[in-house]
Amino acid sequence: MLRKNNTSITFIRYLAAIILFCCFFYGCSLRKISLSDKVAYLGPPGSFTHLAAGKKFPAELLVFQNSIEDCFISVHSRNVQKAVVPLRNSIGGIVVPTQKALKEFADIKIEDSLELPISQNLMVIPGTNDIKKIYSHPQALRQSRHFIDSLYPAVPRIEYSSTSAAAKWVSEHPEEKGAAIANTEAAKLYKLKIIYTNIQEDKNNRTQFIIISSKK
Ligand SMILES: O=C(O)C(=O)C[C@]1(C(=O)O)C=C[C@@H](O)C=C1
Repeated sequence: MLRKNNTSITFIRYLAAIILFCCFFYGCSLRKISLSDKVAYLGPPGSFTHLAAGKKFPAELLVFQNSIEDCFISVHSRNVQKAVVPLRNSIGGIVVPTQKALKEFADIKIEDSLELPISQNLMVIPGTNDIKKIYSHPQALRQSRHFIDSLYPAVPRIEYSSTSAAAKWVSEHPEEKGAAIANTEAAKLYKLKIIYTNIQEDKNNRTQFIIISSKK
């Protein structure tokens, strides 16, 4: 009788150990799933960086940030696993906020890169004919400088956080009679009409984008 009791106690102990073991692994796998697999990019949607991120990652993983620094902060604080940011353009040169953040965030590494051809377009709300200001990312304004200098020399140029942010702003402020320099995707998304295509000074304009992640 005593022997039978001992056997069932051992059995119960084994069972408890197995249950504890399974719970531990289940907990670990849950933690793994809840760690964000998301990838940040310089947005809003329709930016060149969005196009670059879409070449490397599925659309459902992409979340936009409003600045390059915010992309680095999201990786640093583990809100996302990776981020895509621009590094260098063949006309405009190094993208300063990226270079600065790479120096500042010692825990972040470059894990991959890709290069895209960049074609800039001037776009307005359909019906706008007297452009008062031209909005875009500093790199895009630099890439299109000759075009603006020759066609709109007196029109002020306003720097924006990205080409798509500029397109979005122009589309939401018809009273400003602004034009944006951005890509064809942004024109579609924000319902703007392209009035000049390929306005960058070098038809072979290219930008290198990097994928950053945490070193740990
Ligand atoms: O503004 C955008 O759409 C971006 O993705 C940024 C950026 C850049 O910083 O170089 C990317 C590609 C083009 O060269 C112009 C702007």
